[in-house]
Amino acid sequence: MKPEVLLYKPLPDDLRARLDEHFTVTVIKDLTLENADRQADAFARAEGIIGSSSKVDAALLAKLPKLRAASTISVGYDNFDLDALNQRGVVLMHTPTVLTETVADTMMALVLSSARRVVEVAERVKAGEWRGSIGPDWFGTDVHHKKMGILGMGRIGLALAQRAHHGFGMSILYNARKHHEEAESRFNARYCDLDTLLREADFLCISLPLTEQTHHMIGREQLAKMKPDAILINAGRGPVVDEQALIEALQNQTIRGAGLDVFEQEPLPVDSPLLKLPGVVALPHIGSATHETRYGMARDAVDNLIAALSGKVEKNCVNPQVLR
Ligand SMILES: NC(=O)C1=CN([C@@H]2O[C@H](COP(=O)(O)OP(=O)(O)OC[C@H]3O[C@@H](n4cnc5c(N)ncnc54)[C@H](OP(=O)(O)O)[C@@H]3O)[C@@H](O)[C@H]2O)C=CC1
Ligand SMILES: O=CC(=O)O
Repeated sequence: MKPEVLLYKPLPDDLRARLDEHFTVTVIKDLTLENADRQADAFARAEGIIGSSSKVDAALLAKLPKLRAASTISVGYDNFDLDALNQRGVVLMHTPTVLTETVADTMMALVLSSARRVVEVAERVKAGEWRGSIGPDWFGTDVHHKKMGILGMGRIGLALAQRAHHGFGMSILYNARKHHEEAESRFNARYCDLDTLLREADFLCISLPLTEQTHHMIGREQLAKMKPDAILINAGRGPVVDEQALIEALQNQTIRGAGLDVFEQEPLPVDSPLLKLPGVVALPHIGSATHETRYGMARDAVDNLIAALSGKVEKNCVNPQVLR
């Protein structure tokens, strides 16, 4: 008999067919306690789950007594209670690498659009405001040859440094928990502590995961150390930045602007003060959202679940210790 799995995100037809070849699949809208009660039999029998974004905590795991593997269609896994998974011996699979270059493209797009005010001025053109030769009130600030400070020099940080250094002649500063030899040799990147990064960067680019340690890592005190002309880019997770403190820094013009793909609450509430600030470019968490990359992530997630439930995990495992 095929193992039973819960699918909580639509898949392209060919990937859905591949999943059906290996498993008996029940589709649910979201992994919630309400749906667990509504579809109790499917939850009780599920050995695997595959999807993205839903919160998977101890209470939800209690509804999944047979669960052996979770496969998230994302690289970030802050929505999973990892300790609870480990205690239960549930293997967690994710999709690093396949999305790295696309997310770095998105971050570079945020750097360029916020510095050159692309969204704002394009809207002004559409509103019929371009009536003569433009003046300084349409000008932006340069990107090329400026200093990029990367907070989180992992896969995405490295791919961003490649674009910024080799494409735009930018000098690279970075902070992470450890030194990254590859960044230093390929991009002449300089490791520094967080305070130095904040004080020196023209663009503070955040590609950190959300953890207990990174939650509100950038707050009022840190924002106050940034240059008045600096721009903050966040494509890691919203709660890495204290959003209220960021709003105040932007309103008080102690920093120039922000390019944001992630927010403390998503979708971003329509009444967020961020949406009223001209120096802000706000995107709807589209870091990896291209047809090619989202397909690749779904493909990897399906393969990851097949590998995990057949005991053949070779890569993409968050908690390999549970396999031993
Ligand atoms: N906006 C979007 O659509 C997307 C967002 N993301 C987000 O980007 C994150 C990063 O992805 P990826 O680059 O693949 O992950 P990696 O694990 O490769 O990189 C994470 C980096 O963060 C650093 N880091 C972690 N904790 C700390 C800390 N406490 N202090 C300083 N540095 C820290 C790590 O440091 P060290 O190297 O020293 O271990 C590492 O350099 C994801 O977790 C996800 O949240 C990812 C994809 C899409
Ligand atoms: O935010 C997206 C991810 O893959 O993580």
